[in-house]
Amino acid sequence: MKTFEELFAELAAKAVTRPEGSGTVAELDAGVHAIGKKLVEEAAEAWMAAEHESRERAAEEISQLLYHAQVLMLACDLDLDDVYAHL
Ligand SMILES: N=c1c2ncn([C@@H]3O[C@H](COP(=O)(O)OP(=O)(O)OP(=O)(O)O)[C@@H](O)[C@H]3O)c2ncn1[C@@H]1O[C@H](COP(=O)(O)O)[C@@H](O)[C@H]1O
Repeated sequence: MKTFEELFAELAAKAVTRPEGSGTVAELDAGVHAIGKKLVEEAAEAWMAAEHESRERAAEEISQLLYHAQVLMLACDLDLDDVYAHL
């Protein structure tokens, strides 16, 4: 288990070190348009899980939504404070 902040630190490091086999690096290379499509897809899956499936499935899909939101932040050169400033 990891926190939102710990995941972001991990992804930010991977964006720099670019380890082989990283899905994050592959997504970043695919670009903002592809990441945005994935984010919307995960949002829809989170909605469907919340409305039609279990709490556990909703939690799983929401975790994937948060992951893709973080990848989009990295693709836009945003860090957590840039986002937290609007909360
Ligand atoms: N938390 C996540 C995470 N959540 C979701 N995903 C990816 O998002 C996609 C969501 O799965 P779906 O079942 O919705 O999608 P799918 O259609 O089956 O998958 P695709 O065919 O689209 O890839 C999968 O491709 C996952 O790899 C994640 N990929 C990575 N992480 C974490 O990010 C960190 C870095 O990962 P790597 O960059 O891959 O090393 C690690 O700690 C991982 O646990």
